Amino acid sequence: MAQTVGIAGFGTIGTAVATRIARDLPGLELLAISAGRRDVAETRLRSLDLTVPVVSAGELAASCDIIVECAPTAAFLSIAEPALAAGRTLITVSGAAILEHPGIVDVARAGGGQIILATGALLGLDAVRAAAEGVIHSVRMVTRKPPRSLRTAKYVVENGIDLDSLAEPLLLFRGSAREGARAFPSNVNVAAALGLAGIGADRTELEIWADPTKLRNCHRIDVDADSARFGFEIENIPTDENPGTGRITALSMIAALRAIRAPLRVGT
Ligand SMILES: NC(=O)C1=CN([C@@H]2O[C@H](COP(=O)(O)OP(=O)(O)OC[C@H]3O[C@@H](n4cnc5c(N)ncnc54)[C@H](O)[C@@H]3O)[C@@H](O)[C@H]2O)C=CC1
Ligand SMILES: O=C([O-])CC(=O)C(=O)O
Repeated sequence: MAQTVGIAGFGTIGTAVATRIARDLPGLELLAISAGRRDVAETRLRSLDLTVPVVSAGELAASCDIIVECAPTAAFLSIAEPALAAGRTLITVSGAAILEHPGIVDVARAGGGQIILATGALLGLDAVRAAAEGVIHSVRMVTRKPPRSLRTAKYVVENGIDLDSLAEPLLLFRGSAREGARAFPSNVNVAAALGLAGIGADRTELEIWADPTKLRNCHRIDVDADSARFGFEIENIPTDENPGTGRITALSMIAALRAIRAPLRVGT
């Protein structure tokens, strides 16, 4: 029998995931979505030829086995709480929101639900999780994004930083992944996920650069552990709709969804 899926947040990621579930994820059925703006969502659903209702987060939690959360960080709790209290599986890439609301893990435990924080726009969380079973000495991440990917970042807007006339790379932030995720909640969910996978967000070191020489959202990670030393880099192609979000993020959620029903799972 098919498992039913609800999508909360019908923007850049949500639209890509919904389209793929409807066409190419056997064993999963898209049942409903919830959205910030019902009228916009209904128009988009029609243009994609998808006939599912737009419902509230509560109705999504009541009717769907799996909730794919792709809404802004501020909406995370209102979607995650009812879903997990009802024992649902919540797939998300909102690492920053989980750091801000750690109690959500207790809600999942009490309700019998599960949060799957998909790898999102990052790589190597499998190796970081494995290393964390031993002793990790340090984790360092450097993010470099083109100015257009950071223009709407909370920290940039609140501090009135003009990134449009940048002639050379500008260091916007240096500190812990926790502080970074708080200042840039829509831009370094990946740093939050890295912190959660490894030695915690407080000990994970982060730099964020606005770099006019870059066309892609780039992350460099270096890990030093008692089992291995490793480093890796990813250059994410920004989506047209929301340059802060790389194209691979939605694909990561689709891969996580496919794994739920797959007879063979590859990777931890
Ligand atoms: N971990 C990772 O690698 C990445 C994580 N993200 C995170 O994923 C989330 C979604 O990103 P995008 O699709 O690019 O954002 P987006 O801005 O394109 O879409 C978000 C959608 O959610 C809707 N929305 C607003 N309030 C809502 C509510 N209360 N309930 C349901 N929907 C609501 C908005 O109207 C919008 O359509 C963000 O939290 C972002 O920070 C984004 C990129 C990478
Ligand atoms: O971390 C994020 O939220 C998004 C990101 O860097 C990317 O898409 O490359």
